[in-house]
This record gives sequence, C-alpha cells and structure tokens, in this order.
Amino acid sequence: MDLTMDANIAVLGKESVGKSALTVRLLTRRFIGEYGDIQSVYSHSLAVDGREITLNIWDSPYSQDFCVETSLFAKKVRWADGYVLVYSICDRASFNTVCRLVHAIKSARDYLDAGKAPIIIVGNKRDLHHRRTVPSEEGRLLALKTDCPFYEVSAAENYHGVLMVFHGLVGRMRDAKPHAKRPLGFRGIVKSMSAVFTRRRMDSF
Ligand SMILES: Nc1nc2c(ncn2[C@@H]2O[C@H](COP(=O)(O)OP(=O)(O)OP(=O)(O)O)[C@@H](O)[C@H]2O)c(=O)[nH]1
Repeated sequence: MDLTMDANIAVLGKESVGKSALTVRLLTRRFIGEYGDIQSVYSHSLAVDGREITLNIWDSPYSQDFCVETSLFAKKVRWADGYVLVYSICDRASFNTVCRLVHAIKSARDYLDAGKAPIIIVGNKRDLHHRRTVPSEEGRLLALKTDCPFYEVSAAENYHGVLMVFHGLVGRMRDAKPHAKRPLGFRGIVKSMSAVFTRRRMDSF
C-alpha cells in the first residue's frame, strides 16, 4: 500500500463496546462518555514511520446482516483497507460477535475478491477489570487462530493504547495486497475534522 494515499478503516463490533469511544479517542485524544448512534466516517491524519497517512474511519452501529450481495456489511468489506473489531472485556456476547465477524469478513473478502485487508482484534474497557468476563488469554487465542494482531485497551483511560491499535493496523496494511475498490460515493462526503462535534450523518449510505 502506498502510504501517501488514504486508507479506509471499518470499526466493527456489537453495540456499546466502545467503537465510537475508540474512534473519538484517536481523533481528539479525549473520552467524552456518551456518543449517540450516528453512523459516521471520519478523516484523520496519522504519522507512521515519518510519513503521513490519512485514515478514513467508518464507525457504525452493528448489524447481523452479513449478506455479501446487499448488506451494509458487504459495502464495508468492499470499501475497507483494514478492520478494527472491538469487543468489551465485560461482555461475553460481544466477544462471540467478534469471533463471528472475523470469519464473516474473511469469507466476504474471498467472495468479493476484496484482497487481504488486515483485521485487528481489540478488547476494550480494560479499566473495568473487576467486571471482566472475557480473559485476555481468550482474546490472544482467537488472534492466534485467526492470524490477527490483538490488543487490550481502555478508550476511557488511555490514548496511547488506542493509537497503538491504529499504528498496528497501518503496519499490517503495508504488507497486505491492495484491492480495487468499487466507488461508493464517499469522495466529497468524508470530511476532515478535528473534533467529534462536527461529525456527519451517514444515513444516505
Ligand atoms: N469504563 C469504560 N467505558 C467505556 C469505554 N469505552 C466506552 N465506554 C462506554 O461504553 C458506552 C458505549 O460506548 P460507545 O463508544 O458509544 O460504544 P459503541 O460501540 O460505539 O456503541 P453503538 O453506537 O451502540 O454501536 C459509553 O457509555 C461509553 O462511555 C472504556 O474503555 N471504559
């Protein structure tokens, strides 16, 4: 991948796992607590190995519709150069969802001939360790089995860990085979922003 170009990143996971919190942490370095459920694509520049790369980050609510022909999920697979799959360490069902997502993305990528866009697995809410229901080992094991990097972070407490997730993904993207993306009308819609308060509705997708 040419690091002077944009890279599209889809942030996926069950509701309330902290997808928006992670995205907003990366963009603003802040944790603001409540994020609503607006679908958004954010544009953010990141310096990696002395070069600047613009990340278009699609943060959207979870849907169980994995249809490779018609679903929003299929659109994301055609669009994305990389994926951040998020679960909460306090929510076992959200971990199961990430397990399903890894396999669904891999199958859809093959079906749509969408290259080998890398997947990162993230266990969020590490600060809530007293409510943990998913041991770190399970996250690591899933990562090992599926050949995906794994991170445990707290969007609430730590910017650096979140930054490492996106750095790790960009690092993997450099090695991945790029795919020819179908235009989805995103050009001109994605808007650079420095704060969450300017994010745009994506209902038209
Ligand atoms: N303690 C703690 N709470 C978090 C963390 N990340 C997110 N939250 C909280 O979890 C709730 C859900 O966070 P969101 O970022 O809205 O989650 P989401 O995955 O985008 O949710 P949907 O929009 O429903 O898909 C909010 O109340 C956040 O404040 C974290 O690292 N630690």
